[in-house]
Amino acid sequence: MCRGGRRRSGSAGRDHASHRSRRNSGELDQRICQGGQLEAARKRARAHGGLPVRAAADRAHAGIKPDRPEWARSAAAPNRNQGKPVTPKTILTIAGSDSGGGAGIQADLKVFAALGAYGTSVLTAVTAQNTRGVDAVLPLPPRTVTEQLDSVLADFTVRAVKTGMLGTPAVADVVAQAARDGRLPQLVVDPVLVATSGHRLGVVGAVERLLPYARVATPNCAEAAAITGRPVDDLAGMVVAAEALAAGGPEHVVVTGGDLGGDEAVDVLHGGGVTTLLRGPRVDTRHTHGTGCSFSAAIAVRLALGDPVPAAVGAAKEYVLRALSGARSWELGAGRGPLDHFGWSA
Ligand SMILES: Nc1ncnc2c1ncn2[C@@H]1O[C@H](COP(=O)(O)OP(=O)(O)O)[C@@H](O)[C@H]1O
Ligand SMILES: Cc1ncc(COP(=O)(O)O)c(N)n1
Repeated sequence: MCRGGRRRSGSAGRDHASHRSRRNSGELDQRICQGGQLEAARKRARAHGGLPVRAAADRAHAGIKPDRPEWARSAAAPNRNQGKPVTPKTILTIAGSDSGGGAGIQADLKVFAALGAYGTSVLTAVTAQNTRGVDAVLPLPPRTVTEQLDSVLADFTVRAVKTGMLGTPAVADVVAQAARDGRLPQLVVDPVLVATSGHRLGVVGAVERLLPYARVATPNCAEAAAITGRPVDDLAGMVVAAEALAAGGPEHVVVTGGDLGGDEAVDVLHGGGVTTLLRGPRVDTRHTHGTGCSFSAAIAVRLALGDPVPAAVGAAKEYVLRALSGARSWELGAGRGPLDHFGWSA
């Protein structure tokens, strides 16, 4: 969710992530310079917070082979086969369906594809939903969830799993049992409770069943408050909540600050006894539907690729920043629109 705020230039993530982005921008400028496009490249990089952005036409003009931006390149690289059999990295999302395509399963699968991973899915619920809100929710029977899980896990080598909307405690029990049995590697738990439009999508009792098995949990401020039973409405509250939640089981907790106002979107990461603030510019946009889903999905991809948690979280924050920036001028639906997952407008 967004409450306005000026957009500032600069890249998201921890300091090391910022440095990496700037370095890549430099590399980009250098290469395009050979084709005489330096100023155009600089302009675009400035317009997108200093992140590397290139148009296909410029690449062709500069004689540069079609390429992916940095956030996608490292994910896609292992999939290039060079004549040998190849197994794309496979991720599983366990979440609800959003008929509007902006959040839930649909957002997750787009993120996986955008970052070069193969997506599989287990549906927990079907929602009738668009950019204006949620009109209806149909939770699926726990047995149907079990059957989907069994089918996917029997056939694919899943490298990481993310959960979103679980719907009912009974469905959460099925998923928690699978985690307890060691079937859900690199588990990222996004404890979805209430859609930003206000509709209830889950209950605390359900997400609590899963948190002890999470490698990373990604509550927003409202979710962190609901789970800890204490208000979380500023940075100090986010730090306290992240530490309290981590004490209850997850290896790492990121309390996301999309809901808080200000010029920056600040997240608090706690794990291994260390608390880190992740600062990034706040994009001034109303199109924030599915930010939390996209963030947790991107973390799962990066964990599957072998990133340590802090690097995975930094890369995911950078990805969401780009996706938010790209969709700022989109007109899709009358409410809170989706993100630019594939960088079409970046
Ligand atoms: N307007 C924004 N500008 C930049 N980053 C944002 C914005 N809104 C959310 N984010 C980032 O998106 C990620 C998901 O956060 P959040 O929106 O709090 O999740 P949720 O959708 O669960 O409420 C976090 O990294 C957060 O900082
Ligand atoms: C199926 C589903 N899962 C998750 C969300 C949360 O997304 P948001 O916070 O953007 O409403 C949603 N609205 N629908």
